[in-house]
Amino acid sequence: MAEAGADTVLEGLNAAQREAVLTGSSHNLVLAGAGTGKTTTIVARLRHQLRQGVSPERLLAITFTRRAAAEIRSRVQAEIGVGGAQEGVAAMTFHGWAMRHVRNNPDVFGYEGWSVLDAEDQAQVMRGVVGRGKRVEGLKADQIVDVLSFARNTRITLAEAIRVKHPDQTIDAKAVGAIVRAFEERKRERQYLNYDDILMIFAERLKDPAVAAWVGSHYEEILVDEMQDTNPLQWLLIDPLVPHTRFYCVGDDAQSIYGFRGADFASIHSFRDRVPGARVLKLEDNYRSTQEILDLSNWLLDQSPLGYDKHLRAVRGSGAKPELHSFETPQDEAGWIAAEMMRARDDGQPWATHLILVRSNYSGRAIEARLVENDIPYVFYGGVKLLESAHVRDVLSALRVVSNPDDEIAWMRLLTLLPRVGDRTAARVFDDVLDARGAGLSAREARERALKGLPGWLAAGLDAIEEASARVDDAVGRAASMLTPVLAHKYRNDNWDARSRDLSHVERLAASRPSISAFIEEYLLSPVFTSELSQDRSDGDHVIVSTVHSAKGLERDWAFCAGVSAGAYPSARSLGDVDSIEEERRVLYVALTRARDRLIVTRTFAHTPVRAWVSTSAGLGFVEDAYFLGALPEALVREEVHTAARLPKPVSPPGAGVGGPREIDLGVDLGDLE
Ligand SMILES: Nc1ncnc2c1ncn2[C@@H]1O[C@H](COP(=O)(O)OP(=O)(O)OP(=O)(O)O)[C@@H](O)[C@H]1O
Repeated sequence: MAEAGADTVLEGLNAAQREAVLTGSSHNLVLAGAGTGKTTTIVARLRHQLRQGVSPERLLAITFTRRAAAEIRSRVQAEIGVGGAQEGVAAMTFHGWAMRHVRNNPDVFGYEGWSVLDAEDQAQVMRGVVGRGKRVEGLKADQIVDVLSFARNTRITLAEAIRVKHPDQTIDAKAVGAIVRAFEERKRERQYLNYDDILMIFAERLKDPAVAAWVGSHYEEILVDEMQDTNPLQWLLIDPLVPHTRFYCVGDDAQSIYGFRGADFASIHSFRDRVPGARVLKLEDNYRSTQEILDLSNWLLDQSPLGYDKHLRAVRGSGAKPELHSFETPQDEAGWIAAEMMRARDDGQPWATHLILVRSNYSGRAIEARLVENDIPYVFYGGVKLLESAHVRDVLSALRVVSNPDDEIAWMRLLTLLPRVGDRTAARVFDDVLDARGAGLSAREARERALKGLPGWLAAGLDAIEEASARVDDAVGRAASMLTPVLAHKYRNDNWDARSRDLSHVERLAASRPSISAFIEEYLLSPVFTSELSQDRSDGDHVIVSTVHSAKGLERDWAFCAGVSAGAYPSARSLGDVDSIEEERRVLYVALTRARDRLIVTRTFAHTPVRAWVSTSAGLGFVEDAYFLGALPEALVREEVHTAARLPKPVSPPGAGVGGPREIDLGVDLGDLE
């Protein structure tokens, strides 16, 4: 039965999508292949709920990235005309959601004034515990942080996590455990939280049925996008809320690419066991790509021993065959991609036609270089996160010491920006701050005392930031101007102009944020990339370069999947472990399914052939050719090999005797004067 207004909500949807939008079950799992309309369906479901009279603040969409959250919010708001951020539907990441509750309810959760650490800060705290440049059982500080996070997200012991992450090493887990305990203690002393702590705090408190009932009572329905990438720790947030609200989860097991961070796509397979009475709905018609693109994608999955049982059908029908271009070097490959886009541009195609998918930031460099060289506007998804870039961290350190005076890492960073202040002086000043605080002085008095021997502008600047802290953009502006002279010097040979523009972006982003810590947390937990902020330069018409891991939800008419070479897909690092190899297959699958009309796979020959011993539950198996495209049927692609026409090599100099060296008359011709 169509309710009032349902026609516009359901307009254009196919029968399966309508069914998924209108489902009356309390809990639902929409299992959908790439391009079958997951995002479309989530947006329609939200609109449907609003039409049913559910008020926006009683709906929550949990997404994987800030970009996805913004997309959902804007599509829901644009279509139903809900105005203003305050009134809109909440869409955020798991971390953002957990932090909002923890931050807004200190009496329930008990954490007030704690600072959130990003990956680099955590590694620094760990380095402080391990000792600079030292290792524990062969593991470096950042590796220990990584193993610890994996253990917590997958809910396994530290010893198991060490075995999974470092299968080839013999590691005494006890020694690592002692370091981890010291690390946790140091965090507690300094009032630091890391990303996992935030989820843990929320999960722990949700074990109390009264807290679960209270949190659940906020929402009529919680929608979870990219369900295949949730991990066991995130499940601990969903599970206790099941009796108190409705869940509407959407995912695709073939697009699970975050296993290395603990995601467990089996959670989709066991959804009905975990959420009794849940209904599972399927979407199978792909609206994005032509059948030839899907044939290649389907073939890739068919090669997997995991048996995905997924065959995407193209509603759009037939189109051009995917192309496979091979080059001698990554430079040739990048040059060709740039040239191909410029050729299309000459034919009137906008830059925004193109998406270039790369494996990692590093592998995107050759392509970025060509884009810069040819003045092609682009945005890099997956590049440097704004709040993690060095200059922004510098400015934030001033804000952080104001918001948490015990923040040792921020103090060290801030103090060592000053001329002639090294680690030792900085550590002494920080100790003075702590002593003064211990003696009962206020943060401001402690600063005044501890910063005495340093340039006066620092204490004055920090006071000014504190005075402005109710207006966070103003506080950011004051921190930036206080530090501009030292930063302009520090980065004098390193792109200072662009960096200083970033600082203005940070100031703008901070507007109307409730507090310094809320602002920092928001952008740490749901990051933006520096290059996303410079989009204005191209009026929105730009190429997107994206790591595959940041490409969720993206689509473009043309997609270049670069570097699909042997040794890269699967990457040599994954060999020996069937789960990792299969995750790599899914990474390639996500990449291939981004193209609407033209899929261009490129690769280089500069590789070492990869053969691998793979451990399976049935024992060890020898994989002849681990390269995913090794056995690619010719009929699926149009192949082209580009051996660059090279200039002939310089010939050797003529030998002696063939007009060899002789004395040359250097005199001037005196003509008539002779
Ligand atoms: N019923 C429909 N009619 C026409 N186009 C549709 C329909 N459903 C989805 N689409 C279009 O198909 C494309 C893919 O949809 P969407 O992005 O929602 O898929 P998705 O399942 O979220 O994709 P992925 O998981 O691969 O990122 C979009 O361009 C969308 O507008």
